[in-house]
Amino acid sequence: MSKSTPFDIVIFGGNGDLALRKLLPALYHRHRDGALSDDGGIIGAARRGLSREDYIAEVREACVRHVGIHFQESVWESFAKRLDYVKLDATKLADYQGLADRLKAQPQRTRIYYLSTGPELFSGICHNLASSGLVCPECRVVLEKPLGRDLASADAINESVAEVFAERQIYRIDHYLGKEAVQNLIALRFGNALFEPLWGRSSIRDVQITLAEQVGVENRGPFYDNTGALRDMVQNHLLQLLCIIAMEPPTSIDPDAVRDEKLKVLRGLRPLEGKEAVLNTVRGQYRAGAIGGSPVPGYLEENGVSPDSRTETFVALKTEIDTWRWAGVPFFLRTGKRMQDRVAEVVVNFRQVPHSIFSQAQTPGANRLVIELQPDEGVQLHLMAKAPGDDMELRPVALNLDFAKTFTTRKADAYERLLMDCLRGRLTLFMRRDEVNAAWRWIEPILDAWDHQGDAPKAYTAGTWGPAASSALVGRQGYAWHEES
Ligand SMILES: NC(=O)C1=CN([C@@H]2O[C@H](COP(=O)(O)OP(=O)(O)OC[C@H]3O[C@@H](n4cnc5c(N)ncnc54)[C@H](OP(=O)(O)O)[C@@H]3O)[C@@H](O)[C@H]2O)C=CC1
Ligand SMILES: O=C1O[C@H](COP(=O)(O)O)[C@@H](O)[C@H](O)[C@H]1O
Repeated sequence: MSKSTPFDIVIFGGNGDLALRKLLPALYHRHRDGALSDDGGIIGAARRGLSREDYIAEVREACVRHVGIHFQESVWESFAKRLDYVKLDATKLADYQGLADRLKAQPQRTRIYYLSTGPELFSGICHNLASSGLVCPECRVVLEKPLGRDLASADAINESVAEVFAERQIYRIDHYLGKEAVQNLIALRFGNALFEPLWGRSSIRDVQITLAEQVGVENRGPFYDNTGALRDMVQNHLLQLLCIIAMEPPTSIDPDAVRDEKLKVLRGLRPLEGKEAVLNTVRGQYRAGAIGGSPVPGYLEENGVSPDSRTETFVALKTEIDTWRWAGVPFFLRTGKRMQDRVAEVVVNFRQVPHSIFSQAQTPGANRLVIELQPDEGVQLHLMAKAPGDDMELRPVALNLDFAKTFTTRKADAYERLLMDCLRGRLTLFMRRDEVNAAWRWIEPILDAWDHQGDAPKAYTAGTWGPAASSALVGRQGYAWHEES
């Protein structure tokens, strides 16, 4: 692996949850792997008054906890030398002088501003950086999700950031795209000739994408209660996965070639408006239950959540993509907190044989491709085979690929990959402005329809697969969710 060029990474919100839990441990790992230039500094910036030593102590504690068995004292000591801290209120221009004093201006030195704060600060930070003379051609800015809460607010942020940074300098994160398993999905589709002839309406009956979590809102109650599952998971992660599954083969892996194809999928999504949105979506909210045998509180009892909240913690929906390839193929998407299992998977159900020559009727969904993204990574291809014996009795069998057994090297966390891509100037796994807009354009009518409908989300018990209406949504088409079939 080649080392990065010299760099400075400034993490706005450097003492926040994301920075301490994900970003700094990811940088530690890359330092340990030798991927970072020896001449590279990491500066945390936030309002809290911390000395450099205090900050290093906080980052150390976070790395011990989140790096786990890969934490080594000798590696930490050299990593800590990269760290610095600036007390800065991002809304106050005068505070940027402290940052300017710490940054080295050198040609060819990459500078990354990672905005790990609420999106309401993004515009101000970019403009204050510009006014302080801190924006250079080698500068890149990373924008965390959620980028706004609707099309207008997302576009206002994008517009304001674009006044300071060119599109090639803007890295909009969707950390799902950094997951090895998600990139494997791209490899599976476009690195094998096998699937392409089958990949469309002639062979595929339906596609199901599930992102189920066992965790609740953890310490992010106020954020989540103001956001909900549709904005938190569907607008970004689920739609990005859908794009990878449904897009046409790009001409290359170049950023714009891939992003152009994803954009076409988003534009081809059939709008869910008014009654269509109500009919084809299910909102849920968890109630007290048990996860893995331990009792957990209901959503309304969580810290920072309004006791009469109508925020959804579960969404299931059916959509279609109006293109020649996908006409008539339902795509079922589902995500939820406090679900029975932690599962991220894509299930592609193939059509039945057109005419069975066997006396036994074919099992529905007999041919199925299951792509497991989380917690285990694997691909299973379900087929029918003859059971041993004198009779022609068919049984379902699975060809099973377990990535952990096939590739034994340490699997990098999504943020490791994305931070390195940003250092190396690779935009393929980041979202372009028009993609984000197209996603919001499709999501907004669903939010409007829900507001108009005025119903509360349907209750579901923590530790289940969501409200019964979710099974009914798929059942209406004559199908069933993967775990029910
Ligand atoms: N946590 C997660 O798992 C994920 C988070 N995200 C996104 O990442 C961003 C950060 O989230 P998270 O770390 O959870 O949030 P936190 O609330 O934990 O952290 C926010 C950070 O911003 C700093 N901050 C707030 N206001 C200012 C200001 N005016 N000037 C300078 N610094 C400020 C805070 O420090 P201080 O108060 O000292 O100023 C703190 O370091 C959000 O946009 C979130 O949606 C996205 C995906 C996952
Ligand atoms: O972006 C988010 O993702 C996490 C789930 O990510 P994962 O990598 O653990 O699958 C989710 O918990 C969080 O609510 C959301 O903001």
